[in-house]
This record gives sequence, structure tokens and C-alpha cells, in this order.
Amino acid sequence: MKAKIAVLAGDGIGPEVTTQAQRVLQVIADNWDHTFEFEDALVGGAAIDAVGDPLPDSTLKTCRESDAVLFGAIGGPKWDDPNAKIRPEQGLLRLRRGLDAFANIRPVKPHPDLLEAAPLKADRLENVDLVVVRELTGGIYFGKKTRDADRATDECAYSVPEIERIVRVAARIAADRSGQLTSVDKANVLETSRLWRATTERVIRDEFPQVRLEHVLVDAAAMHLLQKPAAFDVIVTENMFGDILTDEASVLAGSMGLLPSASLSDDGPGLYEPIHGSAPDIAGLGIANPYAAILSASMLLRHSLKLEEEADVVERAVWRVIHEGVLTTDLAGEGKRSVNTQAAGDAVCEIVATSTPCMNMCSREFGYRF
Ligand SMILES: NC(=O)C1=CN([C@@H]2O[C@H](COP(=O)(O)OP(=O)(O)OC[C@H]3O[C@@H](n4cnc5c(N)ncnc54)[C@H](O)[C@@H]3O)[C@@H](O)[C@H]2O)C=CC1
Ligand SMILES: CC(C)CC(=O)C(=O)O
Ligand SMILES: [Mg+2]
Repeated sequence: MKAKIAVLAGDGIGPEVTTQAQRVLQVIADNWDHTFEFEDALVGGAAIDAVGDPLPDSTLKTCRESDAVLFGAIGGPKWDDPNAKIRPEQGLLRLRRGLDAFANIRPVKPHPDLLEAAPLKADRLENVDLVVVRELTGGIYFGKKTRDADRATDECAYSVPEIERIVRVAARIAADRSGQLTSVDKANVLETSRLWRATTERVIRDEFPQVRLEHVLVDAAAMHLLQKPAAFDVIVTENMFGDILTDEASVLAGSMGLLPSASLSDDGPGLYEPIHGSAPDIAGLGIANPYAAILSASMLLRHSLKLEEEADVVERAVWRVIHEGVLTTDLAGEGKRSVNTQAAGDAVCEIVATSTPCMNMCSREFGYRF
């Protein structure tokens, strides 16, 4: 197949991990006889420096004209002036809105070979395999903002159609898995959450009788996620709660550098990015973990290009290199033998280059299937 992929590497470790993800996609193209046409475009701090705008019109146009967007990360101390009117994050938020990428799918599955080194007890992590479905184009990140010298506000708003469409996405995923859906809100306090809860109940009752719905308040959910993570299957939640809970969930997997994501719209290109940020503390050192970016590329293959077998191959390759101990510092631990970003990418590329389609060998039970 022929596909056009926009590459928005961004700032900090964004370009470092995106390079590896793009290399893996190229190996897939070479081996499976596909043509992937990559087009680089500016975003975030890099775009502010180049043209004074974190999402230039030309970048949005490139993305809209592509089949999918591979995104790195944006932001960093250079652009962190609290009084700045133009900020890198605006580029990402406008991109998500501009593509109407409202459904952010963030799978979390700890690798068994990482359990012993995990900060949580290994037995708590056994059988953890969950998906957070985060609403991505509404809520407090997009509300009206005001700031005076001594007062600031951020408005949080949700409409019924916005809630309905994300709940439908989550319910379809839940129906394909265990049938269990957990909706996370703060309905004891927030009006937006009360609307969220009522709408979720109606959609599930009327349209998804096979799905079992439970509601959990976000503060309790944050605790349960660490205390009994295997009890969750599919979680649906609003924008900010999903953002925070998935950083927390990265502890289950072992690192921020392991969690990929897909942000999907009803039509138009999907946006694929690791859940982590630009990691200024390690940027430029060549030690960032590229697996989240590579797994985001596999989600791109699966969800936007419908290349299921190729996606399986990439996911199996990442699963295997972790099993073989090809670990960046975040996974290996300080002072332990580790590989750099490039070597981790090399290891995945090598396996992908010699792999054959593995539809029957890959399953949710053994390996990633994102
Ligand atoms: N999607 C995006 O582009 C996001 C951007 N940001 C921006 O990133 C900048 C830094 O934010 P932080 O709060 O530090 O969050 P962060 O996610 O960049 O980093 C948090 C911690 O995780 C580590 N980490 C993250 N990704 C890693 C990887 N691939 N390999 C190894 N270690 C990794 C970092 O070294 C750091 O210790 C800020 O400017 C923030 O606004 C934050 C979150 C998402
Ligand atoms: C950088 C923010 C806009 C969002 C964020 O932290 C995320 O999407 O994970
Ligand atoms: Mg985040």
C-alpha cells in the first residue's frame, strides 16, 4: 500500500524517539512492499523558534492531507516563561482539535520480564491489561482562560454529544474485550461530571446492553489503579483525568517510555504519540526509551493503515527485545547494564526485518496487541 505519514517530532526527546519509530516503519515498508511517504513538519517549541507559531497552518495542512500523523513531544524549559502568550502546548492542543482527534486510546500492559523490578509488588501487576479511553478535545484544557494579577480561571465544559461519542468508542472497545467498562468522574462535586455520568449511563443502557458499566470517582480510581490494577479493563474518562491517570498507570508498565497512544477521529488521519512529554531532564543524552514511540507507530499501522499483521510484528518485536534485556536506563535501573536510544531502535528494527506475519502467534495473552 501507499501511505502518507506526517512526522511532527517536536522538542526535547521527541525527535530522538520519533527517529526510531520512523526507522521501524521504514523497515516495515521495505519488507512488506509498502510505500510510506514521510513528511516532516514543525510543531511546539521548534515551531515557535522557527516561525513564531506552535502549530503553523502549513503543519495542520500537511497533517490533514496525510493518512496518519506520527508525533513526538513538545515543550521544555526554554519556552516555560509563565507570562508567555505563545506556548508549545498550544500547538498540540490545536492539532488535536484541528484533526478532531477526540478519542485518545492509551493501552497499559506490563511486560512480565519487568515485574520483578517494578515499584509495585509483582503479584499486583500480574494480569494487568487495561485501556484508558480519554476524551481529548474538550474539558478544562480547552475552556476559556482568564488571568489577572491576583486571580485566574480555567473553564471546564462538556456537551452531551462530546460525551456520547467518547463513551461509544470506549463501549465498543469494552464489548470486544471483557465487557467491563469503568467510567471515571468527579460527580460528587463537578457539574460536568454529573452530565458525564448521566450521559454515560444512558448510552450504555440504550446502545450497549452487553457492557457492564461501573462509575468510580477519580480520587478513588487513582488509588485503585495502584492497589488493584488488574481489576480494570476499559476506563473511559474526561481529558484531564485521563491525562493524569495514564501518567500514574505508566508506573504499572515500568516507565513513561513504554506507553503509546492513538488519538482517533470519526474520519480523517489518526494522531499517534507516546504518552510522555519532551523529558528535558534527559533530552540530548541519547538515552530516552523509544519503545512508547515505536508502539505508537504500531498503533498507526493497525488503526490508520489497517495493517494488522505488520502491527503485530512490531509489537512482538518490542515484546521480544524487552524479554531479551534490551533495556534503556529507565527500565534497567541506574548503574545497571543498559542500551541507548539508537541501540534499542536497532534491536527492534533487526527483529522486524527478519519477521514474518504472525497473526496466529500474537495474542493479547502473550505480547502487546494495541
Ligand atoms: N504530549 C506531549 O508533548 C507532552 C508534553 N509535555 C511537556 O514536556 C515537558 C516535560 O514535562 P514533564 O512533566 O517532565 O513530563 P515528561 O513526560 O516529559 O517526563 C516525566 C519523567 O519521565 C521521564 N521520561 C519521559 N519519557 C521518557 C522516555 N521516553 N524514556 C525515559 N524516560 C522518560 C522523564 O525523564 C521525566 O523524568 C513539559 O514542557 C511539558 O509541558 C508533557 C506531557 C505531554
Ligand atoms: C501536553 C499536554 C497538552 C497534554 C498531556 O500531558 C498529554 O496529552 O499527555
Ligand atoms: Mg500527559
